[in-house]
Amino acid sequence: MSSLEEPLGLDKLPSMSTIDRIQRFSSGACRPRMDDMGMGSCWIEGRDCSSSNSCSNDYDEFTEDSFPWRSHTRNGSKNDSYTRSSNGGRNDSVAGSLCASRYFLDHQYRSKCDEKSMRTTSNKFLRGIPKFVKIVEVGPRDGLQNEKNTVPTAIKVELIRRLVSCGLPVVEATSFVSPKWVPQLADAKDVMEAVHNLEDARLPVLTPNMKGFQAAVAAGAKEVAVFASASESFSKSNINCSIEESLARYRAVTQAAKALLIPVRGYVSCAIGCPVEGPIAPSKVAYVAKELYEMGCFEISLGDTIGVGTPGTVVPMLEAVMAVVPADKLAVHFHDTYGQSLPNILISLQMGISTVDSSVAGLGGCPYAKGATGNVATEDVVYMLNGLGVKTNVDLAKLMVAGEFISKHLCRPSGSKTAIALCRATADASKI
Ligand SMILES: CC(C)(COP(=O)([O-])OP(=O)([O-])OC[C@H]1O[C@@H](n2cnc3c(N)ncnc32)[C@H](O)[C@@H]1OP(=O)([O-])[O-])[C@@H](O)C(=O)NCCC(=O)NCCSC(=O)C[C@@](C)(O)CC(=O)[O-]
Repeated sequence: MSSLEEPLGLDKLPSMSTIDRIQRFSSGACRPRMDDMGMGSCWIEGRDCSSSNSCSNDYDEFTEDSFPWRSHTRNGSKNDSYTRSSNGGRNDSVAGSLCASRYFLDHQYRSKCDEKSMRTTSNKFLRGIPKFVKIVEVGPRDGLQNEKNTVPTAIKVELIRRLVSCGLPVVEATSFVSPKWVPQLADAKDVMEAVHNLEDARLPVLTPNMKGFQAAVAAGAKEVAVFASASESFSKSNINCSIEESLARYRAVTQAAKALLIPVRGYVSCAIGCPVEGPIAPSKVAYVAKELYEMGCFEISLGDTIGVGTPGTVVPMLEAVMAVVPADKLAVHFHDTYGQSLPNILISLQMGISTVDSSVAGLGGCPYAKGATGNVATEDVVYMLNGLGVKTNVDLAKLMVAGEFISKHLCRPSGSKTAIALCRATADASKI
């Protein structure tokens, strides 16, 4: 089975051309035209829409039909019902125009399982998974902050524009931190001034103190994020103060933000492990998360900063935090150092989390967490969510072009397995 087919996890697919596969598995019937993207890439053309989110019909169809394990009653012919049940509501490509295409109807799955047992299995494993996941793209900030060579401001701005045009609802743009500590983001003011009027996405920025908050607001930021740690040692190395001192600073920031009606997101880093202290107790994570939530952060992102977590450690951490902060106010933020991000995200979704941080092309790493690699790649997250039939509104083809844009600039291959596999597949197809 090829990697393109894996997310289905159901039955063998009928043979199909690579392009058919990408049309079926990539996000959105609304696909950018090759020439619109100016990248000369091998993207397939799909239905032409002005934006990735503009196909409201797709969404309607998706929410009604794509979660057969949630349906109580079914209309339509048995055959139709079976097809939809078997495809697991993969994505809006399938649920949208392709669903009605001759190709799709000609190739219904011939599973040995009957519909009832299929639905029972889906119920067992996919029950808790939300219908919609909000992806918070952190590539321009978390992704770039660790880059040694200065990325020109114009490239950062173009990356943000491209990410917004993919349909991502939140793109973390930069950090208003000390340029002595994070030289790569010394141009935060210029970046923010260039993008603050972009519509269609929220563009939060990191602010470690009042100085950063004031500079962010002056540059046009409409949303900010504060970042505390569950590890005392990491707090000292990252922001040069204790956990309690950082919380005191953030109380000042959240109060000032409240007065200006600016939403504040809170991060808890080292939510699983710390590069100095090793494993971090879930109770410590819960304590910091609760403090941030109670001071007014609208959402708390739980960061596995060094990527050591597995579902075995993520579950107790989430259980502890969910006892003090509602699940719908939580996000997960996984670095992929040990290749555990996707299983960790899946288990988080099953526990009711519906906001996931990720970074295009898997860029990233914290300058104060040596050895930690990038965040989970946004392309890989979108691909998995498409496979689960979870809506994101993100156009995977456009996202891959944005990933290619920044990877080319950094002179390195994308850190996204999905991007590499789909690109190889389209290249192979073009030779046929
Ligand atoms: C917090 C500080 C500023 C304390 O830094 P400090 O040196 O203790 O602060 P200070 O108050 O003594 O000031 C020192 C100098 O920095 C200036 N300064 C002070 N504040 C600012 C500011 N906001 N913007 C610009 N300049 C600032 C200040 O004006 C002064 O300048 P000088 O007089 O020497 O010329 C510093 O430690 C810092 O900037 N740290 C940020 C480190 C960072 O960005 N790390 C990466 C974040 S990633 C992360 O935390 C994890 C996360 C969120 O991604 C989640 C996950 O992955 O798990």
